[in-house]
Amino acid sequence: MALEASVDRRNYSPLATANGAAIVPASMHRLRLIPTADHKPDSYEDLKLEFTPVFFSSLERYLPPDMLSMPRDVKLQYMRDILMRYSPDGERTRVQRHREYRQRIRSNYQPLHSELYIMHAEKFFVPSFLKAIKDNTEESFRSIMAEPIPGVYTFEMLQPRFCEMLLSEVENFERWVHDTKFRIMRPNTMNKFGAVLDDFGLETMLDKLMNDFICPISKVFFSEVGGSTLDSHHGFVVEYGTDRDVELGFHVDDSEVTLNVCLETKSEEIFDYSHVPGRAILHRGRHRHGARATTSGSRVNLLLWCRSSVFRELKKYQKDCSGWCAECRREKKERQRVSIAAAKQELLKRDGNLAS
Ligand SMILES: O=C(O)CCC(=O)C(=O)O
Ligand SMILES: [Fe+2]
Repeated sequence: MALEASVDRRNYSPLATANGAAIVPASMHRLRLIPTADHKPDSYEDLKLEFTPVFFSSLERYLPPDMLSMPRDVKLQYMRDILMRYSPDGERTRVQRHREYRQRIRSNYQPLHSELYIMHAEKFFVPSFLKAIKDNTEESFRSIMAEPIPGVYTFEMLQPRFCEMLLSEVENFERWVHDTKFRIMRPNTMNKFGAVLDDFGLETMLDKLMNDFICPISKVFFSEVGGSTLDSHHGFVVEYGTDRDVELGFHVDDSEVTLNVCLETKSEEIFDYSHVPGRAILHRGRHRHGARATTSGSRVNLLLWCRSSVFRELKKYQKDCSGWCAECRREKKERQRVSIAAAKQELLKRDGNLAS
């Protein structure tokens, strides 16, 4: 895994994702203000859509640069997600559909390890981690942690048996998906593999994991980015290998705090940070990072994007003051300058790649 050395990117703006992959949920999908004039859009004439096909072809030019080369159905889904937000019932319909989607899985998928679905702290976590959480002091947390770069903490967390069980549960789920040809949603737009654990019944257990085990640590180390008020999560596994997802570009997460624990590695993967099964990394969601290409071997990681609705509301509120606060105006200008420079660099890099 590659992590940027600077501490964090709280002032991240969506444009900055031009400098790498953007893994954002539908709620954060964005269009560009200026269309890509030389992009040749796909035709949508053969599809029955809620708007005229020409509309989708026109809209395509406004997609972020990294979306333009995606398959047509990916672009279509992205555009529909955005349009949905503008329809009065859009968000409600999306939530309702997702609820039904989960219900369909839950009533048909037979879990393999029922003991995974209820928090058993002594069985899941290593004793050093449990003791640090029980003591619940900055000192006790620091005693089990390394901080290889500022703001990124690593520590032993999961028991090997838990990793094995979760892996076989995910494999079992994927076998069921394959056998029943169930169309599942992958963890985010950049993953073709991996599974959302919350969708097949692990939401309650992961909620407890966040509340009882990650919140105490986040309160101490990430309180300035919402770490004290985490109240929801997105829990999933990612799978890398030559026959799976290969790499993940530089990005920030749609989270305030991210927990990333390796469940399994099979020989020969090269990392800047070398993942070790059972060992966790905890970092700000806005800390830029990515996953280097897996050229051989494989790796599976558990990800928990922990979110704080309170912090997000506050941020929205804070953003508005650039109209009257000179310091915020200056910061906003600086953010724009950095993201435009990043976007330009990315375009230059692309042009260079195209030319070579
Ligand atoms: O593969 C990794 O370790 C990183 C994955 C990641 O950053 C993500 O899924 O958000
Ligand atoms: Fe990430």
